[in-house]
Amino acid sequence: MQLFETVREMGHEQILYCHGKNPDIRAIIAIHDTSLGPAMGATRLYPYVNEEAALKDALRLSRGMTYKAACANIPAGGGKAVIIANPEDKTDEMLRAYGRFVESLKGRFITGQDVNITPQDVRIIKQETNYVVGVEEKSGGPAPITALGVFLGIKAAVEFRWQTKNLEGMTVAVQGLGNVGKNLCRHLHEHGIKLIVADFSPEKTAEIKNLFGATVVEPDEIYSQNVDIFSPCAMGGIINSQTIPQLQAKIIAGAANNQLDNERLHGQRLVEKDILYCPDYVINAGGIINVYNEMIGYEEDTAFKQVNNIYDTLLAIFDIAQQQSITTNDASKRLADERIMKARISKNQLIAA
Ligand SMILES: NC(=O)C1=CN([C@@H]2O[C@H](COP(=O)(O)OP(=O)(O)OC[C@H]3O[C@@H](n4cnc5c(N)ncnc54)[C@H](O)[C@@H]3O)[C@@H](O)[C@H]2O)C=CC1
Ligand SMILES: O=C(O)C(=O)Cc1c[nH]c2ccccc12
Repeated sequence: MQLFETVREMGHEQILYCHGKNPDIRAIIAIHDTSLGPAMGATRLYPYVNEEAALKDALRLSRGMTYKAACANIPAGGGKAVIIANPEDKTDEMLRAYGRFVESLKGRFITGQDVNITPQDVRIIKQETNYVVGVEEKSGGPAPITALGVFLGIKAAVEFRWQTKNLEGMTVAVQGLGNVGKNLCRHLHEHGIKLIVADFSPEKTAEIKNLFGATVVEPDEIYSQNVDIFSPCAMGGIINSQTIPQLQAKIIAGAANNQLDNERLHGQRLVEKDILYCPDYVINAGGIINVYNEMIGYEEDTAFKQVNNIYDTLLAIFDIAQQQSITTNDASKRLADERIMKARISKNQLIAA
């Protein structure tokens, strides 16, 4: 087993394997980089097919958080935690045991609510540690602001691609109508955009159909729709060798984390197909912006200004990608790497690579 090979390649600082005997708990906390500040990233609970899949998710998501905070100009580093469990088997004892592991890191890692973790679960974790954010909901939770950021990202992409600020009459396919997808649909509808939507939940699709006149399609039909924009707001890995050939959209702009199954390969395929990709960790930064601002004392103006920056940051990234003939994903990584490097230099932490 080459334990350090992957982390060296991906640049992680620390991986914590949390194992509790009573209650039985398996969780992985991945700290990618703390150059800009404490590692921030929400905790996901998921019945991973195996431990390797869980580790892979934690490693990729935590690295994404580093880039996300850096591109959003938030003084935080990147981390993420995954608890390997079935949502039905979740217990308060398990969450509290997990909270004690978070506490053991003494603030190097700050976490909150992600997939299969509810605000109530976060309150249970908080019984054991103060290093959790997003529970007070002073701001109404991160999803609405994430949706706003995605909407602004769509505007930036449309402007870059078609030199227009007018979205009226365009069609967007939205995959996933959860907390983010639903709020995004509202923004799009209010701007005269036609919606084609999919979700596993018939209640959710019916609601969006009634509220915004959306056309509902089966989950596996969402990729091939004749639309201007595809907006993945469900899970990761959905831009892959099976789905890319189906895509008719000219822009991909959505909230899901880790959208590209293989960043290099599929990022390049999108360029070849002339599809403009909004890097996930740039366009979905609304969540981290929101929780960071809650942590330092929520001021609506500051939070909204930072979310509005997503628009300008994306335009800058599209320009860099075009000028340097690189993928938009690589362009955003360069921007993040520059900011991280600067922080390391100013902290005198630059070690020879
Ligand atoms: N909530 C937030 O502030 C942020 C969320 N994200 C990411 O955005 C995505 C959506 O987040 P939320 O809306 O909060 O999650 P959610 O759990 O509320 O909603 C996800 C929805 O997607 C649906 N879904 C799952 N697989 C699907 C598929 N294959 N086809 C169609 N629908 C499918 C589910 O039924 C559910 O309705 C997630 O990937 C999350 O990690 C990223 C940054 C911040
Ligand atoms: O953008 C992501 O993937 C996040 O994890 C953002 C986020 C939501 N709630 C949080 C609580 C603590 C740290 C980050 C987050």
